[in-house]
Amino acid sequence: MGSEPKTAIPIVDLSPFLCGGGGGDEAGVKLATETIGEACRHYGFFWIVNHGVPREHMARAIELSQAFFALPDEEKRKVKPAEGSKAPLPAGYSRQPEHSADKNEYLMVFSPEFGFNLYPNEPAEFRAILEECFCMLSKTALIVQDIVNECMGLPANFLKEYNSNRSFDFMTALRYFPTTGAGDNRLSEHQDGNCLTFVFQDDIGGLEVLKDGEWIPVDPTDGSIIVNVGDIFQVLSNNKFKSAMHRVTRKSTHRHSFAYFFNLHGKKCWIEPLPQFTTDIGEKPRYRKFLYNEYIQLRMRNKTHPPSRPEDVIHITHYAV
Ligand SMILES: O=C(O)CCC(=O)C(=O)O
Ligand SMILES: [Fe+2]
Repeated sequence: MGSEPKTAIPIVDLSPFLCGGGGGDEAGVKLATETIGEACRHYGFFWIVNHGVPREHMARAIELSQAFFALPDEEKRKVKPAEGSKAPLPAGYSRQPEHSADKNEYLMVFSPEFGFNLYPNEPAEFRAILEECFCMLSKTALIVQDIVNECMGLPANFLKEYNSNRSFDFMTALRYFPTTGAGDNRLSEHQDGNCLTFVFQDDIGGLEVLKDGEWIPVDPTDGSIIVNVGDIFQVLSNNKFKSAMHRVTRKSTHRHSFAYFFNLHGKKCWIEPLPQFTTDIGEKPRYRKFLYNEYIQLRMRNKTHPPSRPEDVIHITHYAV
């Protein structure tokens, strides 16, 4: 499906892992696994094609997101996160605070099964497409996690069992505001605090990844999804796998994207480098053990109360030893 992206970033064909898509294709499995392993060890970014989310779904999701964000502010604010919600993070419509370096607004949804979500009434089809995209991306994420498990050389199903609760996974429909001139043309570079992120976008462009000290544009492509590794896999692998550094450059027009964050269960999970990457090979852990929920809350505070000094923003280095 989809034309292959023209890019310096590796492309992985997931068809050998999908039901009915080339079962028994051992060469395809080997190639995908090697490519993902290589990408994760160097900078943590790769494209996936034939990933199970139809191109038409992604295109429709972008169109409906454009229609939602084009509504007047008072309409969007009707989807404001509810006080006292049990959602791990504020489900619903939010906008970055005025003084934040990041200039965007977003609608955050969790898996429909947990009942955390608030949906706009308009456009009418938006809810259905959000739920469908969420469920499809969830399946794709489990496939990619299994491949990462193999690339890390962990026992079969280790990550699946370690990360078996899906209630902290979320997806954001994002709209970035156009640049207004000098000095504001960049959204801050960052690493994601989760396991894996899956992004699809409109045709405006602006996402960039740091590779060998150079910012590489992640150009929009029809039907492909960009995947980046987050901090959790970097910590578990004791820095062998890289949490990708990326940013979004603002353009002269609004940009829309969807980011699906495949996470850990924040309330229960403790994180520390795995023995396979430390004691088993005689290497010192590069992070102390921490509760994932604490990290999520600190990162959320970065967003809701952006520190004025960049050095006060909490990153995964907060737990480095
Ligand atoms: O909008 C994008 O392309 C990337 C979004 C992103 O990096 C994030 O939300 O963490
Ligand atoms: Fe990100």
